[in-house]
Amino acid sequence: MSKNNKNEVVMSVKNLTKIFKSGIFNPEYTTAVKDVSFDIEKGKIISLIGESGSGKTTVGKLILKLINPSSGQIIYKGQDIAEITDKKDTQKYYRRVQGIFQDPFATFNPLYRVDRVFDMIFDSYELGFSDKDEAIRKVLHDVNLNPDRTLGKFPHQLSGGQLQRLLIARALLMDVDILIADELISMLDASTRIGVLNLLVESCKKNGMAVIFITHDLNLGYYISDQSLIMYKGRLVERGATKKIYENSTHPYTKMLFEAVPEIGDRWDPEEEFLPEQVVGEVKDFYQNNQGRGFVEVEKGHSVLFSDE
Ligand SMILES: Nc1ncnc2c1ncn2[C@@H]1O[C@H](COP(=O)(O)OP(=O)(O)OP(=O)(O)O)[C@@H](O)[C@H]1O
Repeated sequence: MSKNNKNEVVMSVKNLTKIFKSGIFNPEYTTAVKDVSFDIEKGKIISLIGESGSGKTTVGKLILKLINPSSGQIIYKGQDIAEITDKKDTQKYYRRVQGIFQDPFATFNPLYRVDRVFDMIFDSYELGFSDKDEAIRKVLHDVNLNPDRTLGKFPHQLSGGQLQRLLIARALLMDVDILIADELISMLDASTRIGVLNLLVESCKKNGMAVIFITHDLNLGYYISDQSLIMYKGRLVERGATKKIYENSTHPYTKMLFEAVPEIGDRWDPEEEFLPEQVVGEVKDFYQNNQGRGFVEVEKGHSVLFSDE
């Protein structure tokens, strides 16, 4: 039977806010994420889309418990993950919720061969494979890596894309519930890219893994995801089924994102160059004209932030 039960929520993010404080004597506060809510469903891919600094990575880090929220909750299997504090329970959480970040080199210890990634998970968890080596070789094949040319290598002997695929292999082997993929394929060349994306989609459908795909590339978001979350200045401004958002974008920031995507054959015209200040003004007017409306469902499965008070 397929593990991909329809609309089964595996995690709920509720009113999540993160305010960073930097400096001691003259502290500065940055609201990186403000009042963000969404559900993660089993076997679905959610794209988290927004410009640099909009808060996407911070959401990923909060889900991965790398930082603590200022307020709000992340509910996984009925429990607020803030309550997971002891080492054993934290390890159990990371058995099922994992992240792959933009720079895979940072994840690997340069002094150890990459095999150690697999040794560590087999040492730490009961994965239920009778033949460990066979399981590793199979999963490496699945991510298009030649086991004989990969295992035994040090991280610097592999490319960024190969290391990212190793991390995907690890997630597949562990049968994770949620994978946070932050700018996952930015290090891959065009020909590998599509393969990795397809692999992610397949794994979601086959194994019921949910993926949060963090990107600032609208086209990638459209290609890969079932749901899209559009972030602007720490706020979730549009949320819903990807197709609906793409066909009926409503928030001025989302509309701008679509206009900013160059089409094949377009020539650069400095007169039409996108001015961020213009969007800031448009968003301000939009909120002012819609005061008091807040976050509204405009059609089934598609919601928009009309005012940010
Ligand atoms: N540890 C930190 N201390 C202070 N401010 C931070 C910290 N981490 C992030 N920020 C700030 O929070 C905001 C959101 O950052 P975040 O990294 O989540 O954005 P992003 O959308 O992922 O951007 P990018 O696409 O460039 O990775 C930014 O203004 C950033 O400067």
